[in-house]
Amino acid sequence: MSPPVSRTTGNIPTSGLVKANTLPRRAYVTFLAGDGDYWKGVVALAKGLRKAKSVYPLVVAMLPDVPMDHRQKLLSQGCIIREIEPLHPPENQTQFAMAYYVINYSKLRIWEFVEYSKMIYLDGDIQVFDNIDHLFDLPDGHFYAVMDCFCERNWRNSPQYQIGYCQQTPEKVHWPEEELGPKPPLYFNAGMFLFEPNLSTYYDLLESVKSTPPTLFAEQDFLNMFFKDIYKPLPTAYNLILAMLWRHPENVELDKIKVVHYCADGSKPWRYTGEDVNMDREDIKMLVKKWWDIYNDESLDYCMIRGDSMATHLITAADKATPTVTKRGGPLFVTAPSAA
Ligand SMILES: O=c1ccn([C@@H]2O[C@H](COP(=O)(O)OP(=O)(O)O)[C@@H](O)[C@H]2O)c(=O)[nH]1
Ligand SMILES: OC[C@H]1O[C@H](O[C@@H]2[C@@H](O)[C@H](O)[C@@H](O)[C@H](O)[C@@H]2O)[C@H](O)[C@@H](O)[C@H]1O
Ligand SMILES: [Mn+2]
Repeated sequence: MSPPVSRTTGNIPTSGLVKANTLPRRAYVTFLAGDGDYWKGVVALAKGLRKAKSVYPLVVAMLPDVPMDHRQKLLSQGCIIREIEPLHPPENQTQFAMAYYVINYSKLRIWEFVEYSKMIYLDGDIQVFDNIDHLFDLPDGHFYAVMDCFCERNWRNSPQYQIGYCQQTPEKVHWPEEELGPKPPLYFNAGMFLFEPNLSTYYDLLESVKSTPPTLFAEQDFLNMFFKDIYKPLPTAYNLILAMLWRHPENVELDKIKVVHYCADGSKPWRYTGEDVNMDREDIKMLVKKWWDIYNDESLDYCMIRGDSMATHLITAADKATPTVTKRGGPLFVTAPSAA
């Protein structure tokens, strides 16, 4: 299914700034928590959207524990900061696939951002390499996202993984309805989705979280359950889960990929060493370098677009890694020089 060509960006001059009040109330939104290094992902995302000539702003739904210096770096890149309260699932003995997934429930606060009619949520470990503004013109009333893959080891506690079933290739291993009951509905990755902020939906979400026992993939499982009746799959081009490259290469046309999700173990570009499983692949090295080329491109800094150099010094040399391509198979980058 190819989304309609956008009416919106069709008549907006792609060069130069567009007066904010001439655009429908739409925005991209990401989520930032903690004092770790995910802020680098958000900076890269802001610069990537600028490079792709998106006409919409990037809002950052931010937990209170994000330190001031990280906030300043994001403000200097033109991000709109919206502080949110943490949201926790009910107490439960669930072992999440990753222990830190518990903070991801706080993502659900973005349904409260009703100053926007439509938003596209993007994880901080996602990069947008081509303009996807046209997605905002898709028909209202649905929840749009890309289908996930169940083949990675972090799915090992799921029935799908245990029988070798994946929705990406349903013909390979059929779902055994007689043993496991009806085939599960299509399941999306919650690292990227198009949604409509709405207070009554938000209050329903909050109520439902309170009574829904947490499961392996935390808020991603919850969102799949909550929106299963209005979920519409988007093509893989809009959220390439890196594992698709080695799990379902037949479903990936790399030159048509618009959005890359660096969610495979060891693939976060700002921590990349090239030593984790599959991380020495040439396509992974190319995608990580593409991310760093945008992150280090000072011509994409918000202030450079605006004409002043206020912000560049906020991202210090210690924040950058110097990409040096070593001999084949060696790590692609020297990690960031230790902070002076
Ligand atoms: O310490 C953290 C962990 C996660 N996140 C945010 O939560 C999202 C989901 O986590 P992650 O992308 O690591 O999950 P994955 O997609 O790799 O399962 C991240 O992209 C960030 O936007 C964050 O801000 N700080
Ligand atoms: O809190 C649960 C997270 O679940 C999802 O990540 C997973 C999922 O994609 C698996 O299918 C992959 O195998 C795995 O690598 C990846 O981390 C979302 O990307 C993230 O935003 C967040 O919702
Ligand atoms: Mn992610």
